[in-house]
Amino acid sequence: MRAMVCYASFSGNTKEVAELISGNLSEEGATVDMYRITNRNLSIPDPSMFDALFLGSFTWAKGATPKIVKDFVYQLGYKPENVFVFGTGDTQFGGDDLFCKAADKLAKFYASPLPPLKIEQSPRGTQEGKVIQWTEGVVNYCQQYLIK
Ligand SMILES: Cc1cc2nc3c(=O)[nH]c(=O)nc-3n(C[C@H](O)[C@H](O)[C@H](O)COP(=O)(O)O)c2cc1C
Repeated sequence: MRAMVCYASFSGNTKEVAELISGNLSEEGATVDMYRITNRNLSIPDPSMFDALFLGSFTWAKGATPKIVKDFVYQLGYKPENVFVFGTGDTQFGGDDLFCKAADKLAKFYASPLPPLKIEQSPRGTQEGKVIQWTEGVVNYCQQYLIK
């Protein structure tokens, strides 16, 4: 399985999730490339080169998708069918309604085959198991439906 993990992160939480996902994918035997989304995305990955595109984002003010992520989506220019979304957020900014709202919106936009992974701030500790379980779910899905 060839996987691309793209993520945006300001303070490091989403980067940690991306690294955990990447590590888990490698353990599952996948080939993994990572790409950090910034405000200067000069050369972005081509999703058609991968079996699965993992897209990670934090959530910004009042449930917003960060501008750098929206710009990245615009640059991609089309909706690949194999996008799996993960996000970090913080329930103190609007409770459950706005928690990881960007991940929800991106998963809906890309009609992601599986629900997005949502992590409260850092994935280290008790939430690490959640990341592993979700990643395994994606790998199983890809093996069953996407990889010919
Ligand atoms: C100004 C501000 C607004 C935020 N708004 C939300 C929000 O609406 N929903 C949410 O789930 N998290 C919100 N957060 C929390 C961040 O998404 C969370 O800290 C995230 O883990 C940061 O990711 P990063 O460390 O990868 O940059 C907000 C944080 C800040 C600083």
